[in-house]
Amino acid sequence: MPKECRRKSSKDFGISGTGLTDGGRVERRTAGRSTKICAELIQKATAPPAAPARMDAPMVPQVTITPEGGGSSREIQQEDLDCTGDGALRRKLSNSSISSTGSSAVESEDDLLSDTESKSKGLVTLEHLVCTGESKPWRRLKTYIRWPFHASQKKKLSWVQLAGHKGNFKAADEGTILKKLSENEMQCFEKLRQDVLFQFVPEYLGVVENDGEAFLQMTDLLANFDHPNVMDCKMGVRTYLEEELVRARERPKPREDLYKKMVEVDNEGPTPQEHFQRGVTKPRYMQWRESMSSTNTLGFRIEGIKKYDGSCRTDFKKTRSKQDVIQVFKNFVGGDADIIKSYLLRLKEIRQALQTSEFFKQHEVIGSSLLFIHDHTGHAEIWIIDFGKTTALPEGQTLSHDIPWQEGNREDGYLWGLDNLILTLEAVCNEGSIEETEDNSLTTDIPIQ
Ligand SMILES: O=P(O)(O)O[C@H]1[C@H](O)[C@@H](OP(=O)(O)O)[C@H](OP(=O)(O)O)[C@@H](OP(=O)(O)O)[C@H]1O
Ligand SMILES: Nc1ncnc2c1ncn2[C@@H]1O[C@H](COP(=O)(O)OP(=O)(O)O)[C@@H](O)[C@H]1O
Repeated sequence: MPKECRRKSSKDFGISGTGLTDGGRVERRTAGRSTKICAELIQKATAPPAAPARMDAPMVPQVTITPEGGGSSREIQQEDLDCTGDGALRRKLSNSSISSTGSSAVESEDDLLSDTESKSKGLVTLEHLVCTGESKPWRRLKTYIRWPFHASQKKKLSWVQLAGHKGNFKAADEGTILKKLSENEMQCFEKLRQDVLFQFVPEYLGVVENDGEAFLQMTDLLANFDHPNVMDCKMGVRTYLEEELVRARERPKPREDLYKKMVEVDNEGPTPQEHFQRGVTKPRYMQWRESMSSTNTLGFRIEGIKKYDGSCRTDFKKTRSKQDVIQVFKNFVGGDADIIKSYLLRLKEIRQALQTSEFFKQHEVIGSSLLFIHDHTGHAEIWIIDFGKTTALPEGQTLSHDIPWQEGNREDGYLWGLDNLILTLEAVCNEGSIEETEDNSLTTDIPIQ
């Protein structure tokens, strides 16, 4: 996701966690009212400079929420929403996690994230922002902003975050969560309201502000489950934007945090030069991740799994072969054929919707995941999440999503990956295996130094 801005501000958060989701039962709501926020307003909110960071987190970090002064949310005033002024909003939303381009490329290459930037992978406890008093929609320039949210020091939600960065999420009322705002993701959610994919994405409830930070409010997909099993599968053959590639070529900025993550998995990963400089560029790291995992060869990869018993794994960086992937799925469903059948049905429905979706046709979908969730009742769902790096194509241009990527064509291999995912689950169902082929990669290798 494009999360440089929000990640930098996310270091202000302390998230922590233990324990399982307690499965608060909240029905998925129907479409809410329009919550469009003008892009200009968002762009005015400037992210703060990067804070010093820490070493990469352990596999399942135990993090603890630090209450933010008992909640200092306040009503957004008319002047805050003045899209033609700049000072007030910049100040008031100065900590918001806003990216105007939807790309993490620019900042990630320009402003090195330090070692202390940590990922949140596993069980976390989310600080609960409680909507106090009446919800007051504030309308201006077709914009609704919902408020006020207060940080509650008492209410906390045990939750599961299998990917992304620590501190990106907070709990909110009525089975909803808050995700640090990126303008790009917000625009995607707005467009998805009118698209056939609407039924497969978390319901988007608008933008809320708390303590100067802006968040997207959406349904908590875990809320309707009892001790859920959760898996995050990142889709596509490519996990970085083409512009990140161009930028790294023009102005290579080796990052030590990525070098360390690479060495942790494979000391032979970096080239001699990269070892010498103790740094690798973002696209180089991302390409390496893709080639080590099943991203290049299958068009999807497993990011993390949390089981009903609270056990959690995010060490799938080298899970690459079809057989290994099948094995992980078998273990995830605990051999339950009905769960696999439900998942297969859902995947096929998603595939059908993608084929008719205008949104899908017109967007390069990078870094988006399918979130698999099931529990002991046999309830199983799959949702499309994470649109932080999903980017609109120029007017009139479309993608097929199932042809090989070559730099410039912006193909993402999403549909090809989905087909492989369906084949994988069918193989699990049949207790058999899908055939290994010599080279079925949909990507070309473009070495990045
Ligand atoms: O999974 P590991 O190996 O830790 O690598 C991460 C993931 O690819 C992140 O994507 P996601 O958040 O979708 O999991 C990505 O963030 P972006 O999505 O912003 O590209 C990180 O880039 P940096 O945040 O630049 O480090 C990158 O370091
Ligand atoms: N709406 C949601 N409901 C439940 N869990 C979610 C939801 N959105 C994200 N998650 C959890 O948070 C993790 C990270 O989400 P993602 O949107 O990919 O964040 P990021 O943009 O930081 O990468 C997912 O792997 C999943 O575990």
